Amino acid sequence: MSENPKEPKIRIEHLTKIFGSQSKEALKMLQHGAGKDEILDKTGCGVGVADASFTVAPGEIVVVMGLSGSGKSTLVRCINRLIEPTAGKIFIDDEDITALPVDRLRQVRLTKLGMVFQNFALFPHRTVCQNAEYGLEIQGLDPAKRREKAMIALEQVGLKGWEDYYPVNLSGGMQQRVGLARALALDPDILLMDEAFSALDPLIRGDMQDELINLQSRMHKTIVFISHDLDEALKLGDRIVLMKDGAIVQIGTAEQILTNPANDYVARFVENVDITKVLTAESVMIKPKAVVFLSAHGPKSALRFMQKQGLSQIFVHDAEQNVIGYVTADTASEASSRGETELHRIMQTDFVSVLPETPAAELIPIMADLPYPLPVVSADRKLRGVIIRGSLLAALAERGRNNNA
Ligand SMILES: Nc1ncnc2c1ncn2[C@@H]1O[C@H](COP(=O)(O)OP(=O)(O)OP(=O)(O)O)[C@@H](O)[C@H]1O
Repeated sequence: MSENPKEPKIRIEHLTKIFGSQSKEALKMLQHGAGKDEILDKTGCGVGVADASFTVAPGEIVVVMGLSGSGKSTLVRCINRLIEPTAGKIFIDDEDITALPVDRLRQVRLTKLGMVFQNFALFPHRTVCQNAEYGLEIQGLDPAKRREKAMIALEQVGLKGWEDYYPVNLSGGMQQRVGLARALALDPDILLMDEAFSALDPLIRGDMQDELINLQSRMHKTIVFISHDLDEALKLGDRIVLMKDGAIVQIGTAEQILTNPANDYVARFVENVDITKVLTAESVMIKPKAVVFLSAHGPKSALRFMQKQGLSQIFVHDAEQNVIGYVTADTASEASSRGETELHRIMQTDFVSVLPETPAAELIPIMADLPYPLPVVSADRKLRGVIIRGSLLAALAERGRNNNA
């Protein structure tokens, strides 16, 4: 079993699923470049997934996205072999799932894979807690232990106090939380979520997405999330796998897909996305080399540095590269003419900064009245870059143009 975080948690290699009795012939046709319609015409077989390959890293959320019939469900159901692949291999922790005997497959499903379905798939005659306990019961855990684990999972999804109600008493959003708790109670490494939020109305759906992001920041599960909704994919996915007619047309981060669509199909798919919600501070900042200055130097050399670089202010960092303030050329000039030698005595320590992952849309209002470039500072206080209004607008325009090309 691979626990190396660099090793993929899931590896899918040339996965193909063909539905129908003449699947061998259909597979050959597919391998020789025949299209879905031609294969259906000649063999009566439907191509579910065609030669799909990708990996999912531990702790990553990969959203498999595409229009109805593009093969998303088939692909994800091959991962736990609810659907048997026609060709190709699937590895989980380097174990070939496609070659597992039934008893080992059962064990892998129970211990490593949790599944959350669109229609919640709850048992109406069981209470919330009994629903959450279901997988643990199948595992053969004793009643006290499984109730304890189910209660922890219910608390994680915000359903503490609802354990003795029946699904019928719960709203759609709450029912889906039970579905999620049932999967989480088993503490699987991997969650497969099949349109898990699609049946919910938009506000509840947005809440559930936020909740999943929040849970994920604590749980670090490996998640394969199916969605036909681009906004959901952009919001949840560390990476997105975009499918069309059973084949993968592009794999990448939201930004990669939006700014560099692989073909016209992807470009059209993403053309109405607001790019500023996807680009981050990190992707539009400029590198900080020429705008930082070590606090150990005095105002005079700071002023010389600014004049040389053509800057009207610089950020000041300490010996550990932590950004601690900024100084304007005017302040440095005035301080050096009165003989001040300590930079830290004249610098402004009260300044606005943003984290690298801040969406670009939030930067524009922040920068509106800012008298200095907006510093991008990571959580450990290192200056990663600065954003200058002109370069931000140019970056957005440039990305927008590529996106609409
Ligand atoms: N059991 C089956 N028998 C025959 N064809 C099937 C079967 N299941 C799926 N297919 C076909 O495989 C293709 C992919 O279907 P799949 O359900 O995986 O797509 P999807 O992207 O998940 O669609 P949706 O969003 O509508 O669920 C479709 O053409 C579908 O008709």
